[in-house]
Formats: sequence, C-alpha cells, structure tokens
Amino acid sequence: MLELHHVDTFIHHHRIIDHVSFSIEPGSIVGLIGPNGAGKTTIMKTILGLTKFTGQISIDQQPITENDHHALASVGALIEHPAIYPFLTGRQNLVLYAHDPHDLENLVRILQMTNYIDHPSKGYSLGMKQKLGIAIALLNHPRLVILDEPMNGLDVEATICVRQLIQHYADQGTAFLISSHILSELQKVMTQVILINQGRVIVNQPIADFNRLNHQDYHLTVEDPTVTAQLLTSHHIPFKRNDHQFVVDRHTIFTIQDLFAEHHLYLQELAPVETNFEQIIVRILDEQRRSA
Ligand SMILES: Nc1ncnc2c1ncn2[C@@H]1O[C@H](COP(=O)(O)OP(=O)(O)OP(=O)(O)O)[C@@H](O)[C@H]1O
Repeated sequence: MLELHHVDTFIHHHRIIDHVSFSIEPGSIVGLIGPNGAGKTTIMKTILGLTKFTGQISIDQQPITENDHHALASVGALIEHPAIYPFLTGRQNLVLYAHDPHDLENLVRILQMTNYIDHPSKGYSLGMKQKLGIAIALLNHPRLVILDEPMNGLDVEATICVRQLIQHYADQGTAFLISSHILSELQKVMTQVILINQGRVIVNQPIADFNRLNHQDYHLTVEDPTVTAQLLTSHHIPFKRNDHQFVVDRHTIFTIQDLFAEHHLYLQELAPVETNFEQIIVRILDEQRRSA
C-alpha cells in the first residue's frame, strides 16, 4: 500500500535520505529503527509531504508529490510532538479531526482518557499529550499510521494499551510505520524491520526472516556427548560444551546433521539460541561501520 522508490531528501543541500526504497503491506507493523540522526523522522516527514524529495512515493498507487497530498487523506500520524491546540480540551482537539463520534468515544475509553478529556490540554502531562496524539493519529480508521516514538512518556499500562491498540488496528488491515528506540517494545508487535543508518536502508526484512538469519548460535542436545565431542573435533567443527548440551555456529548445523545420520547418532534437539534483538542490531551496525 505504501511504496517508496529511490527517495532522496535534502535539507540545506545535505543528503539526509539516500536512495531509500521500501514498501509496506496492509496490516503490517513495520519497525523503523536506527541510531540517533539516522534519518527516521526525516523519512516519516518525507512520506507525509513535509520535506522536499526526489524519487517516488505512493499510497495505494496514488503518488504523493510536493503539491499533491490527496493520498494522505487515509494516513494518520504522530511525528515528534503531538499537534495539539493547548487552549482546547482534549475532546475539542479530537472533534477537529473526527468523522464519527463513536470512533472518538471508543478511542477515549480504550486509551483511558475519560477523566481528563474535557480539561484544557495545556494542563496535560507528557504522557497525556502523547495519548491524545496517538488518538488523533488513529481517528477515522486510517489505512496507514505513522508513529514517531509513540511510547515516549507513556506509563506501563498505557504502553500495553497502545501496543494492543496497534495490534487490533493492524488485524483489521491498518499498516503501521513506527520508529522507536525502545526495541524490546517494538519487538513485541512488529512484523517487518527496517534498519537505517546515515539515511540508507541497511536491513528490510520480515521479522521472522530477520530472526532466523541473525541467530548465530544453535543449541545441540545429544544422547552421547563424549562421542559427539570426538566427532565434532575430528571434523574441525568448533563448539562449546555444557554437559549434554553443545553450542554450535549456525553455519555448521547442516554438516552436523549429516554427520549424525552417517554415524547413526541420535540428536535430541537442535534449536536457535535466543539472541537479544538489541545485540543483533548493535552487531549489524558495527559490521556496517567496519565495512564502510
Ligand atoms: N531541519 C533540519 N535542519 C538541519 N538538519 C536536519 C534537519 N532535520 C534533520 N536534520 C538532520 O538530518 C539527520 C537525520 O535526522 P532525523 O531527525 O531524521 O534522525 P532520526 O533518525 O529521527 O534521529 P533520532 O533517533 O535522534 O530522533 C540528522 O543528521 C539531522 O541533524
């Protein structure tokens, strides 16, 4: 539904976004991650027609250009600070955008804003403003929602609530592009990961592929550890051992399975070692910096 093709964004003659291409399908939750200054907010602003760019951006095949923002009618967004009129109440802010009062009431209830929604929003805390901004982005059941650091300032209950809301909307076909530095939170919902650095896309993968390809180590549990250790050593396969369990590199697992079959050995379990998502991202960025 959202397509970016060779997009470049320049700010003050500096290339901030460098030949970025990716697409997002309905119902997907795309995590846009990367170090500070990588260009996440700029990509989001570019999609929303807020910066000059070259290349093509379209939503449902309808192009977004500098002068034509019609395709954005079905897009909800929260970028940087929520666009809230401080002298209006939260409800009055929502009414400015809402097509359907039931939709508005529903969001107020689900986001637990009932107690303060009729108070002037200038008195709201950071988290209260953030929830109001998320509600504005989700009004009218958009086809695409763009959220820049949505969990900023949210307490635990609100974080869970927003996560469930995102999941619920995605189940109904809304696509999400979400940037966050809270990777553990993003990891719970995202179906696709886009990692950017210095304005370039480094990784763009369904999360299942990303997890599979980045699991470096596998646990190998065997019946006869002594024979296994001898076999791996004699075939120069590196391993770490803890009693009946071995840890081996992902690249050796097919050879190991062949060897076990050949020697009629019984393999009890072969499973990826749980790897921390943050560690994987740090490793990829390190590798990229070294190769650059
Ligand atoms: N209005 C601007 N004027 C000058 N430079 C800008 C402007 N907006 C963004 N930049 C530069 O563009 C680069 C990308 O910034 P951007 O805000 O998109 O990064 P980000 O990935 O969202 O970072 P963060 O995680 O810190 O929010 C940075 O080097 C930033 O200094």
